[in-house]
Amino acid sequence: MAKTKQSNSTKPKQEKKSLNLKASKRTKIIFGSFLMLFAIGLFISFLSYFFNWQADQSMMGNVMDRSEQANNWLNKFGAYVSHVLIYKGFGIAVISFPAMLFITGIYLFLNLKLFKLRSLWFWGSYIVLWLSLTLGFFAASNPIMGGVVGYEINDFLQDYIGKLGVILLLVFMLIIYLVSRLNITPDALSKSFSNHKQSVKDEVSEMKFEPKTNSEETKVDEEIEVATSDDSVPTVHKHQDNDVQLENSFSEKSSKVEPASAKEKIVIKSEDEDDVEMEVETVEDEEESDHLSKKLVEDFGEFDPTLELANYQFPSIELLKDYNSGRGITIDQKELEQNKNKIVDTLKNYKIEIAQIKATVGPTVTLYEIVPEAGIRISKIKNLEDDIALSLSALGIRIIAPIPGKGTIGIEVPNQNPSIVPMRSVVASNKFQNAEMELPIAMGKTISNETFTVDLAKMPHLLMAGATGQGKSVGLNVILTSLLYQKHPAEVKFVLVDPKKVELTLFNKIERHYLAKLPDTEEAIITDNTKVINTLNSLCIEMDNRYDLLKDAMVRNIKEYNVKFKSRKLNPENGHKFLPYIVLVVDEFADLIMTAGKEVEMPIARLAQLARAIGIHLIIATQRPSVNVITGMIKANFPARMAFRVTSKIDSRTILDAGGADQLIGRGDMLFTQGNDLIRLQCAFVDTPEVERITDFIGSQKAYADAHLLPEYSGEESGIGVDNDIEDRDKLFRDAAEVIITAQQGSASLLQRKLKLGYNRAGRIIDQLEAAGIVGPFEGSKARQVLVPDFIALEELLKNEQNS
Ligand SMILES: Nc1ncnc2c1ncn2[C@@H]1O[C@H](COP(=O)(O)OP(=O)(O)OP(=O)(O)O)[C@@H](O)[C@H]1O
Repeated sequence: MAKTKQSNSTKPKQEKKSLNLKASKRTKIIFGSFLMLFAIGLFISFLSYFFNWQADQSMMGNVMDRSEQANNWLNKFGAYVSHVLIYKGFGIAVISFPAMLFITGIYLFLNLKLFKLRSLWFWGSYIVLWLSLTLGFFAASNPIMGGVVGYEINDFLQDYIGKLGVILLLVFMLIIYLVSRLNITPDALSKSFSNHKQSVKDEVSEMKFEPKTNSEETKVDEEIEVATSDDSVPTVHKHQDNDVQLENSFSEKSSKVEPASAKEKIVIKSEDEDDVEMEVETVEDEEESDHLSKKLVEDFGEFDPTLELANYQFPSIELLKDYNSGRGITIDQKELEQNKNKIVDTLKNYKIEIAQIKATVGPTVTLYEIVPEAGIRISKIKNLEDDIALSLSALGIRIIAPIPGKGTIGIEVPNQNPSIVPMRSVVASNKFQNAEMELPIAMGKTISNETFTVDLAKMPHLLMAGATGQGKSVGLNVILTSLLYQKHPAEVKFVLVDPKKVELTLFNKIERHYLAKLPDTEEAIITDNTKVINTLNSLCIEMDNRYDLLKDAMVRNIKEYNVKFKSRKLNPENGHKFLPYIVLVVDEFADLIMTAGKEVEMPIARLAQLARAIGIHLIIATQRPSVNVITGMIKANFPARMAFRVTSKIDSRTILDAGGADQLIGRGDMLFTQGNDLIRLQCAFVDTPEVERITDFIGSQKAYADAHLLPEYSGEESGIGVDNDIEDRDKLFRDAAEVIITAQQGSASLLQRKLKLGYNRAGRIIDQLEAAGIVGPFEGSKARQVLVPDFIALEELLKNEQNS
């Protein structure tokens, strides 16, 4: 809201007022510049006095005598003023007077508010007095150190409280200054000490994690180029690329925002020469909070969400196993040669001549890129998929015709000895370490052996499918571990749904660090399908709450919101808080849909549609990607899909909208799409003992008091089946009814807050209120409708109940 101040009175009055205003402004400028110059003069006098005070001492008696000259650079005036203020006054401490005068001059000159100078003058004078006393005490023999005032007061005090008393008094005065003016308290000291310790630690850890050039991750990219089909000896270009490996340097990246000025000054000039100009000043409310937030940031620094677990250590890369122990991919030249020959021969049988062939060796498959002779139809090659597979006698051959953006045809042939992509190598890669992503995930390696990283926040939700034993659970572990390696417990929370009960149990150990759960539940990992519905609905409530916060903060997404919150522009008293990302992982979605059907589909679809901006991301995995599990509504909202090997082409179509997943070779071989191209990847491999080591490491550190609590959700079945027995009603039934009627909002959490009740009791009372017809039925994430308008109606309703 803008406050506009305008003066619109009649012309003569305006003229007079403005003239006054102008006069006072002019006077301020004149007086301000006088003070500044006077301060400079005074300073020069003082400085000169220190060198000449003894010589000038003799002429102090006849200052008015024109023939007398002083050595001071400002002659008699300088000598006299300095003598009065330093010698007869407060000693050398008065050197701060010119400084205070100069600052006052600047304030006047620039027409700034003078009240801010009060504390400058008060504390300035205080410190002058203290210094004068202290120097008068310790350097009494030198008259210009403490001045006459310092000496005399000391003398006076010593007569009454003795030397020791004076020392104690001086110390006490110093403490007053340090605490009141400089805000130096034991708390502040210990805080700054711990900050300093932390920054030293950070520096040390950064130094420790300097990039090592002798990497463990060796990237080998081999190429074979065959000039023509009759050229039997392929030319081999080998280039080895040593990827630089970085160990964890998970330093906090903080972002700062420059607040825009909200103050605007417009000068309206009149056409009429004699008329006065009018200054219209508009002050936005925002400015207040901007100043406030600036001051808060100056005083306390930016808000640091990680402060509660400031000593949290990220897991080290050493916890992950190095499966290849530096070997990288092994390339069998003979195998490459044979495959090339077979492809060339098979195509030749169908009269397809090849102009060029090139091989790129990946961890599990090798991509042979062929350029056919001019005039060959692509569809002809595409139709030969089965024949090529037969001639190579290999499973999992996939033909990409043409490779998008390349103009070549790709034939992917599985390697006889596929190599594992260890999680360690992808976590250590530069690409992952330096990823500027909100929720970075190191998925694995591409066919050209490059580390593949994606941002879960951008996906924004992921659908994962694959037949049993093809690598889904490993894939989920890869996603979760990637986040554990990059995100502080304050920044991300997981909601884990594991109907299989065994896959995600390891994450129980990090419950109080990284998991989120419903209040009043014991286990954070949800294994019971009926409880999933409550959690999903609770996430919907969390989503609505977060949208309210975003709206209030006038930002569009969680990233902007958190930046604003960190720079202390959002008041926690208005419900604002730092919002962690929430990642919901459902390990077996088919199972869930079978048992709960529409009840889970609705909140999942709602979350998938709306939750991207507020930082809730869903990862849904299923063994059976059939259409009744992955319905159109769900599919439409999950643009990112990850397919491990599936059993049929239909399944592949359901998950990817294209074939291909049925031709994969399993063990982490997968296809990934974010809505456009399909990318073939080898998923990184992280084994259960590795995950266990990581969760043990994190779990052994200091944690929050409890898991992150989601908003409570009273189940849909509440109210149903509760009989309206007046005798059995809660003692606080009447009070609760009054609270709800006053607020005109039927929610259990309101009762919990106002009447200080537990979740279960508040839920029961809400059920009784529903049965009594005071509140309406359950309405999902919204509060229930209140059916009674006021206390009179309530009185009547209760009276009728008793009569009937
Ligand atoms: N990325 C990978 N690299 C190498 N081997 C893998 C990879 N992913 C999975 N495997 C192998 O496949 C096995 C089964 O993987 P996983 O348990 O992830 O399958 P799944 O799809 O979750 O099966 P289910 O649905 O029955 O739980 C693993 O034990 C491992 O030996």
